[in-house]
Amino acid sequence: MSPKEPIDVPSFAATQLALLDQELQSEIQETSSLISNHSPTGLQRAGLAITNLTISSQRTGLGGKTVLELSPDSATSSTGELPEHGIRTGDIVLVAEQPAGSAKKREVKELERKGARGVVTKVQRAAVNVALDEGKDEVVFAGRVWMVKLADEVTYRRMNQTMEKLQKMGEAEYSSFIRVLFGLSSPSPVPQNLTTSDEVGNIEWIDPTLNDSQKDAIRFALASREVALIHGPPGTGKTHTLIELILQMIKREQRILVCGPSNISVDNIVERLSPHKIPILRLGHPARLLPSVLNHSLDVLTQTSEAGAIVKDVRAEMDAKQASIKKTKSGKERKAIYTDLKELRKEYRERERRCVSNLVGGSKVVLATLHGAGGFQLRNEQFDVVIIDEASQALEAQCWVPLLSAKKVVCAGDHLQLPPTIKSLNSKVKAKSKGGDDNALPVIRGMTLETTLFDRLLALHGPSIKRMLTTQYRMHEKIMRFPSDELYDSELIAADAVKARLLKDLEYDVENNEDTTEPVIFIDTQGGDFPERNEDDDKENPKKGSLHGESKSNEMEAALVRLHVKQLVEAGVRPEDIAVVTPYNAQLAALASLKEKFPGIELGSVDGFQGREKEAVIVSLVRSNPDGEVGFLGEKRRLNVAMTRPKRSLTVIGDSETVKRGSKFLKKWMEFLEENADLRYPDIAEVNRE
Ligand SMILES: Nc1ncnc2c1ncn2[C@@H]1O[C@H](COP(=O)(O)OP(=O)(O)OP(=O)(O)O)[C@@H](O)[C@H]1O
Repeated sequence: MSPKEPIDVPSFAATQLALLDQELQSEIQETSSLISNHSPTGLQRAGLAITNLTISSQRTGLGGKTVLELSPDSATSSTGELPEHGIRTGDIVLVAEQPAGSAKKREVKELERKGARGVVTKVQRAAVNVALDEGKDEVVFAGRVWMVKLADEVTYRRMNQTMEKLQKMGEAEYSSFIRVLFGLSSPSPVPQNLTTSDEVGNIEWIDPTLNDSQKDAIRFALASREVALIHGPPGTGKTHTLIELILQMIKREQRILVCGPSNISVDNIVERLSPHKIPILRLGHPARLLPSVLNHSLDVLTQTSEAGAIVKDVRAEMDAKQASIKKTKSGKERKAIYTDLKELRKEYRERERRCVSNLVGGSKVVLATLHGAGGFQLRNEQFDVVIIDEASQALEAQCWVPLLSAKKVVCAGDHLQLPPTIKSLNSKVKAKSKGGDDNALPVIRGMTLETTLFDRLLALHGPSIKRMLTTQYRMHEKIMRFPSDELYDSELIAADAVKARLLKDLEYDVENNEDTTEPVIFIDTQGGDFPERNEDDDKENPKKGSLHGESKSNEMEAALVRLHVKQLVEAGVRPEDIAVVTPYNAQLAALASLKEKFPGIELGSVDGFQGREKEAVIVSLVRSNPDGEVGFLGEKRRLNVAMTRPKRSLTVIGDSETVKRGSKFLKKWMEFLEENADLRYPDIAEVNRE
């Protein structure tokens, strides 16, 4: 099917459901194979678990859920602090008794039976809080426990519900908004000359420093009836533009729901809206919000408002009951307490709901993650516009959570940077045939989860529904050149304030030398002396599920990275202003010693560094083999992210001979670097000494 053709909505939803199911299965499979094949300690090392914990307290948290506080067991921790781990707020985890002799491996099913699932609500140096799933408050743990990260099925449940709703809708129920989003109608035309059009009027800008492309995008978004895309290449002030757009919409008395795929993307907007003193409401669990955003959080507001006080009383009663369980000896008494708790929990939710609906109903701007917009708080709420930031990093099904009842959407993003990570990419959509259903809807062939709403709308309606921001405020002109020419039709302009900034001009003392006066350096390792290494942990048993995936590393290249970092630091550049990014996790592991030497430095995967920036960025390409295999590097959106993170200095380290053979884009990039960068060839003897 051509991307320009109208889409059959039920088939679209059916395809999404099938794809989402595959994705969830991949995620579950991956987690179970990791858990059953690695010891708790091994999983902890890989950032997926925390071992040797004890339950330090138990109380009632939001929504009446039981919250466990887990701290390091004093028998194993002398500092009282948790070991290094990768568990984050919002992760779905399983808490279970730790098997004696921690090397023993467990099946996930068995763990689930004995343990309790929950959501991490707080991560501190000395404790982690987990809100247990309902019905799990009766689990009693004896002795030492551990927690391990699981696949996030909750997120899928919400997307599935949304897609099922869309699937069941009759055509007569489609709003003109839905019709446009599936190409059943064209978007209402937007006047050609927006500066003078009545529709948008003469705008009084709140921020007078907006550049022309930003102003144009705002006018366009205000004038569009159903859909507007704001394309923001790296550093072009996408969020800056959205803030003005929101303020202008408020002036026009519109009610707005602002969403993003992650909590951080939403908080970023709340923080920037805050100084404008407009009433805003942030939905989401307080433990997952930035402290600076808490004042606008629904949960904090429910507690500080009058109605909130009544809710609090019930909570106190529940806590007291919860605490009394410990003292009871007989099972009968305990059972009675659990029955009371159940009742109280119901009442608590009821009161909470009333209090919440008053607060939400009175708010002009509500902010939530896409997933969070599906909560009970927004049921039956109407908004004039839904704004989605970082829309090119969200799954389309996720976007539909707030969109199902919307009238208009403004999506901001950059489809030329990385889309959301998909685990089941290579599996084809199988016609949905659960239970041998002959009436299963036809799936749309060729559709993948990687196609975001942003991509799809652009392909469906063409560039007329989009405006691009063109002035970038991050990179030196020379760093910007290649991505601008190859990906953004040469339209990017470096703002005056940044276009000639070098490391030597940093506000602190930096030496003036060849490393600090060159915005783009290319250290070419061609010649075969810097071979890559395959990091497939366990070749004998590939099914086992490696903790690093099928990753690659390049030890010699890592040595070159270390040398370059050393030189920069010796020239006076602060480690905090330097980042090393690479597409391969195994290469990150090979570079780990840098962090010990220079604690301030940041090491990150390219994918994890999207949205970030640093004064100096070193990109380690890793791939070097006689076959010209480039794997991950073949994705130009990944390279775009890698090369657009630095402000003043980009150093690329890689084997031009191998990389050139990967794709047309890579060939052009290597040629660009050969011609325009400060080209260097490494001194093998020096690298060997490193
Ligand atoms: N019109 C402007 N004049 C001066 N500086 C601006 C302007 N617009 C944006 N900036 C600056 O550019 C930087 C990037 O802006 P912002 O954080 O809004 O970008 P973003 O688009 O959200 O980020 P990214 O481009 O990385 O996605 C910020 O430092 C911001 O202050």
